[in-house]
Amino acid sequence: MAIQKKHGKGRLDKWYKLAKEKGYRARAAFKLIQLNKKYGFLEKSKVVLDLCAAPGSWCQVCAETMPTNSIIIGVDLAPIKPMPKVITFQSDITTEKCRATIRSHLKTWKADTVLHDGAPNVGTAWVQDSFNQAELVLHSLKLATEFLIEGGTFVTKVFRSKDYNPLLWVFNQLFTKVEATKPPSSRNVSAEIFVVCRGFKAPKRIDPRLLDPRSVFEDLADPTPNNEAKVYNPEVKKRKRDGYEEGDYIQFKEIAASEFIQTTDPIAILGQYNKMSFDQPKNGDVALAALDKLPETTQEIRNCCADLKVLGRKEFKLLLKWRLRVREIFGFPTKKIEKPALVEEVAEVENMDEEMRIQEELQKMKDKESSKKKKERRKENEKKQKDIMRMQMNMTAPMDIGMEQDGPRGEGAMFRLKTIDKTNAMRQIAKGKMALLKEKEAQAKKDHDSGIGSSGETDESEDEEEDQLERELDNMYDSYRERKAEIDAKYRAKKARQEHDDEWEGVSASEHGDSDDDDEELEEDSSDDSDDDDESPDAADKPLIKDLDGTSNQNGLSKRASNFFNQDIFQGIPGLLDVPSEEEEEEVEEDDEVAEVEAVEEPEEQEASSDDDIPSIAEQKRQKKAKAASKKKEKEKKEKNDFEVVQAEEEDSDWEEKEKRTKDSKPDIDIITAEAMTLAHQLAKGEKTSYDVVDDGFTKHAFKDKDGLPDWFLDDERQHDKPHKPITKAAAVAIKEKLRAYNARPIKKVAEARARKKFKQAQRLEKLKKKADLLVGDEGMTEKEKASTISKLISSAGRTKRKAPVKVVKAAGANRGIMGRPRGVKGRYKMVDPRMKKEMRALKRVAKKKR
Ligand SMILES: C[S@@+](CC[C@H](N)C(=O)[O-])C[C@H]1O[C@@H](n2cnc3c(N)ncnc32)[C@H](O)[C@@H]1O
Repeated sequence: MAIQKKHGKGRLDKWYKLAKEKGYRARAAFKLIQLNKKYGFLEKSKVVLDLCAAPGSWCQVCAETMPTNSIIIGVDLAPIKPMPKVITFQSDITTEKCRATIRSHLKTWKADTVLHDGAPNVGTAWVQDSFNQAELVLHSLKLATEFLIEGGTFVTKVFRSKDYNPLLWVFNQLFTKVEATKPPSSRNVSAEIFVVCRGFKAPKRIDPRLLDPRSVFEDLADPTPNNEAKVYNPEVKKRKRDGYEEGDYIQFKEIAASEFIQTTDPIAILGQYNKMSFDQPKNGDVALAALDKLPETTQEIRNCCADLKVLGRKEFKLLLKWRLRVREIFGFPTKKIEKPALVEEVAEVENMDEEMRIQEELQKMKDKESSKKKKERRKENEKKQKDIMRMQMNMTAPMDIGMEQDGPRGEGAMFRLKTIDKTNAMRQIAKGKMALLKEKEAQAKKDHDSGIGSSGETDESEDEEEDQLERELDNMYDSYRERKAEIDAKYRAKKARQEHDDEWEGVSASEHGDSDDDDEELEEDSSDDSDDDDESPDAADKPLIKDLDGTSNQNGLSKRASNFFNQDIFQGIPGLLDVPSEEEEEEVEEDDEVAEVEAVEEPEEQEASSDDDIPSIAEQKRQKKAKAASKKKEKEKKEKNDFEVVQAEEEDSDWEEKEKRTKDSKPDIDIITAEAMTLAHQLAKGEKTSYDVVDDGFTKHAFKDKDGLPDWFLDDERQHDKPHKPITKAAAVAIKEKLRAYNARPIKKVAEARARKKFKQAQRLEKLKKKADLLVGDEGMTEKEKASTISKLISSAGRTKRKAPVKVVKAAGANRGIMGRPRGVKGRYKMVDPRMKKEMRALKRVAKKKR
């Protein structure tokens, strides 16, 4: 083994520099760091015993890595400079004194980990050194067995020599897991290797022979040198960790080439020797001389024989062939060399450098990947949040959110309806939204028919995903509205107004959908319509997406158009929705008059019909005819009996009752908007007629189809897509004046208080009057007395009653800390304490200063 110079350049490697940089006392620190990185024993340890600790770099690592308030004890032959959090002392670990000192420091504690990095001064006599080292290891193990806790860890440095295997055997007897490893910071040229023994068995009795160097190192037979490995696989260079083999202390060995020819074990010679010589010995060797002269002994053979240690497999083969030929020439018996099975006894210690490097690289790649994913996720979340914010600020429509990416629509999305639908649970889940979904389906159909979005994506899964997305958006919008309503009173008021306004807007399809009853009915309807479903193979899979109102595509008209023409105003106009038969036409003509009456009731009727099972057009017509007939009868009755007319009016004008009316029973209309005021002015001045007003009503806004549109969209439309009505300056001024007058009015509470006051005054006056009347009637009093008594009564009535003063009660003594009324105190009272007094004074001071 090459002897290394203590301060050779090789020693000042990167670990040395790194140790200097990091302030470790020795580069050995990194060995422990790397061992701990692999096995992680320090983090779990509360007590560590560091045997052979000088100069103390392992102790430094322990102090850094172990939990705070851990106990670290370092011992060495050499003095260790004191360091924080570490107990150090100087002692020989092989002595009883050292054992006792450790005991005195540990008291009753047990060590979780025992470290041993001891090494006697290596270099002079390797065999002796290695033996001492092995012995030192055994001594450290002895201490470990005494101080280690059950399940504890023992880490020791071992030199690979013939004592290595016996040591491993001993470790295996005492620990459940024994692993040998060479950390990257340990030099390759060094024969040191670290054995990490985990899971101390803590046997009650340990056979003393197990820790006795003599019996441990003598028990096992020496292994025979593996020459085959050296010859047949010379390229795999064995690291010089074994040191010298037993009895093999000479570094350079030479043998006569003739010996190689004669020997029965040529492999041993090739493996053990450095050179095969052709030099004649002093007393001469005939065989060698003959061999030297043989033509087979070529220059190449001679070169190979000159240095066996540098030969490769090819050269060894050449030498062996040469030997066989020479043996034939010399007449030695030849037998083919049986190539022994290559038993690689070299048992190279796994190259931890490489392994660690690969692991580190893998870890780096993993870290990189996960941080990249995290970044992406964060970005995605930020974007979503931004989108929602933008939506809340009305900067974007919710449909834009998440549309650019797979998101909830993608494969494996969390709430995919596809999987739910397989279990037929979708029907139940969507129960509440059935009507809405059906409307959506109808809308989709309509869109498809009219060519909108005719990309052919009517795929079932697409629909489900879209439904899901819409539901999510609806939910988001609902929660946004709730939140806004919570914090914004104005918004609440606006919403309430809107709802109130909506009541007068007539009936919209979405309103029907809101009623639970409707949903249920619609569901029943869906089952009725199952005939249609059966026709399409996919129908069973689409129980949610069905048009049940039956209004789409009637007579080739779009749903919106058919809705429009379904209004009563168009009833009786032949050829509009369907071509009625002649009989029907006649009936319609007959009913023309009745239709006028019907028109008044339009909203109610429409609502009623929508609430029902949504009959077909023909059915609607039948119903209408029946109603018309009954109306006709009613009309006839009315003509006969005036009393019944009143009754009918009452029934019909249920909603009108709510409307305020003036004394002369004209509607009391309160104009509160500038638009309405403008219109009123125009009507009053004759600039506009009622026909113009009706005509103006027919705009794109009048017949907006709100079917199946989400709330957020309708809200947005309401806000931004409303008709702009003209306002005149005069109307604006009038409204302003009106508002000013409103604002000038006292608020309700004040008005009520004033009224109460007035009422009380009136009561008092009444009382006074009565008393005065009595006095006037009293004959026993003179006029003067009467006058003075009445004037006294008047003045006392004008005086307000003085309230009883508030009694101040000090919260001290018996009153300290009491809750409620203190004992013996009647009437109004106020509890005070010294702190209150101080605070009052302080407040007064502050107020005074401010002045
Ligand atoms: C490689 S150094 C230890 C380095 C130490 N682990 C560190 O991190 O600084 C080996 C130490 O073993 C110590 N040593 C050798 N034989 C010893 C013994 N019988 N008792 C105590 N220490 C011993 C030597 O004094 C030497 O300081």
